[in-house]
Amino acid sequence: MSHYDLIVLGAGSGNMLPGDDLRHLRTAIVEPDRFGGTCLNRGCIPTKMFVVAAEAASNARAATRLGVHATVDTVNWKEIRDRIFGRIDPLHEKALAYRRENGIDVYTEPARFIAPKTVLVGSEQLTADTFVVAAGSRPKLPPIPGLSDVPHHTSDTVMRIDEIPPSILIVGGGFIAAEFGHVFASFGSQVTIVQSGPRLLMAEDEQVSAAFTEAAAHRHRLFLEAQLTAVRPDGAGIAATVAGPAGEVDVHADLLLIATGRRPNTDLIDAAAGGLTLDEHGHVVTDKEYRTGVPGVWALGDIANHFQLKHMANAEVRVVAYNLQHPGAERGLTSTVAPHAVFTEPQIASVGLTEQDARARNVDHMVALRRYSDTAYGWALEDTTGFAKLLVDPTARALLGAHIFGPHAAILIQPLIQAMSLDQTVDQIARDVLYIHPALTELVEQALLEVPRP
Ligand SMILES: Cc1cc2nc3c(=O)[nH]c(=O)nc-3n(C[C@H](O)[C@H](O)[C@H](O)COP(=O)(O)OP(=O)(O)OC[C@H]3O[C@@H](n4cnc5c(N)ncnc54)[C@H](O)[C@@H]3O)c2cc1C
Ligand SMILES: NC(=O)c1ccc[n+]([C@@H]2O[C@H](COP(=O)([O-])OP(=O)(O)OC[C@H]3O[C@@H](n4cnc5c(N)ncnc54)[C@H](O)[C@@H]3O)[C@@H](O)[C@H]2O)c1
Repeated sequence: MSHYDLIVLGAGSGNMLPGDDLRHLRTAIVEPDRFGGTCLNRGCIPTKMFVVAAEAASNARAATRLGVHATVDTVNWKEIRDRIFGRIDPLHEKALAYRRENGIDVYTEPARFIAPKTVLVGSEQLTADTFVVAAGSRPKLPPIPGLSDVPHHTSDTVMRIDEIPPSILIVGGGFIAAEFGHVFASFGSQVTIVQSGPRLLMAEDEQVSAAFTEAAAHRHRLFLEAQLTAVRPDGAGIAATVAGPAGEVDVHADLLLIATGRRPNTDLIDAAAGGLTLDEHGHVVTDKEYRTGVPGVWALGDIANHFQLKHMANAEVRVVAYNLQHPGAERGLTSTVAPHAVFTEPQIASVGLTEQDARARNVDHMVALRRYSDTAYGWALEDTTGFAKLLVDPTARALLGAHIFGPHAAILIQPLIQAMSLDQTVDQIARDVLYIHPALTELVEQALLEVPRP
C-alpha cells in the first residue's frame, strides 16, 4: 500500500493539474491508456486535423463557382493519417517521461475504488489525502441487433483505418456524425446518416439545426426519425435495415460508424465503491467548486459534467488546482457561459440560450438575425446559407444567446462570448467598438445593429 498527498485518476485534462504550485505534494497519476486522453489522442485534435485536410479538398472543389477551376486528383488517406498521428503519437511518451522526471509516480493500469479514498491499481492499493477524479467518458453503443457480429467503428478507432471507405453509414446525428460526415464526404465517401431525431444537431438553436439538416441533405443520404433495426455482414462491409417514417430500407456500407453519444467512465473506476454519488446519467455529482460528497475527493471533466467539451474541462482543472491551494476560500468557474462549435460544413458556433430554450423557460427575448450575404465579406464569399442569430434580453439589453451558422463561425462568435461573460450590453458591443471593414466580423456588428432599439 502506498500513500500520497494527491492522486489524479486519468491523464487527459487531469494531466494538467500537477503544476509548479502543487509541486510540493507527493503525487501519483493513474493513466491506463495514453497521456492527453480523449482530446489529444482520439478527439478534438486529430478530428480537427482531419477537418483541415477535408476543408482543403472541399474548398478546392468549391472554388469552381468563383471561376478558379481546380480539381482534387487524389486524397491520400494514409499520408494524411500518418502525418496526423505521426505528430500526435510521440507526445504520450514525452508527457509520461516528463512526469516521472519531475518526481510524479505514474501508474499505467486502470484504477478502481475499493473504498472511499482507496483505489486498486493492478494488485497495488493506493490511498491519498486528496483525489482528483478525471477519468473521462467513452462512446456509448446502442442496442442494435447484430452489432456485435459486424465490424464497426466509433470515434476511438475510425481515424486509424487504412483506406477511405467508398461508403460509410453513420448512426447518430450529433457532433461526431456532423464532423465525420464532413470529413469522409470531402474525401469522396458516400455518406449515409441515420438519426433518431427529426433533425441533425438537435441541441442547436432550431433554426441552425434546420439549416444544417437541409445543407447535410444535399451532401449525404439522410434518414431522420429512424433507427437501425438490424445489421449483418455483407461482403467486406455491412448491410443494415433502417426503419423510419417511410418504412424499412436496406442500406449497404463499407464502414459502419456508431456516434450515438458518450457515457461517463464511473463504472470503470467503481465510483460507487468510492462513495461517490452519481446522477441519473452516471456522472459524478459535484458542487460548484468540484467537490464530490467525499471530503478530499474532487471530480472534473467528462466524468462529472454534461458539457463534454475540452475547454470546460480545462477551465475546471484550473479551478480545482486553485481550490487545492486555497482551502476555505474555494471558488467555482468565473464564467458560467459555456460556448461550443461544430467543425463541420458549414461551421456552427453557439453560446447561451437557444430560441427553443427561451420559449420553454418563458424567458422574455428579442431575436436579431443577419445573413452573411448581407455583409461585405459574406457577399464576396457568395455565401447563400449562413447567418448570425442573437437572442437579447429586451430590458437589460444583454445577450441571452448567440448562434452562428457559416464560415469561421467558431472564431466569429468570440466577441459575443466575451460580451456575455463580461456583462456588456448589445449597444456597447455594437456601437462602442470598431469592426474592421470589410472583415467577416462585420457580420457580428451588423447582427448587433439589427437588435430593435427601445
Ligand atoms: C471525436 C471527438 C471530438 C471532440 N472534439 C472536441 C472539440 O472539438 N472541442 C471540444 O471542446 N471538445 C471536443 N471533444 C470532447 C473532449 O475530447 C472531451 O470533453 C475532453 O477530452 C474530456 O476531457 P477529460 O479529461 O474529462 O477526459 P479524457 O480526456 O477522456 O481523459 C480521461 C482519462 O482517464 C483515463 N481513464 C479511464 N479509465 C480510467 C481508470 N479506471 N483509471 C484511471 N484512468 C482512467 C482514460 O484513459 C483517459 O485518458 C471531442 C470528443 C470526441 C470523442
Ligand atoms: N466540436 C466539438 O466540440 C465536439 C466534436 C465531437 C464530439 N464532441 C463531444 O462528444 C460528445 C459525443 O458526440 P456524439 O456525436 O456521439 O453525441 P451527441 O450527443 O452529440 O449526439 C448523439 C446523437 O445520436 C442520436 N442517437 C442516439 N441514439 C441513436 C440511435 N440508436 N439511432 C440513431 N441515432 C441515435 C441522438 O439523437 C443524437 O443526435 C458530444 O456530446 C460532444 O460534447 C464535441
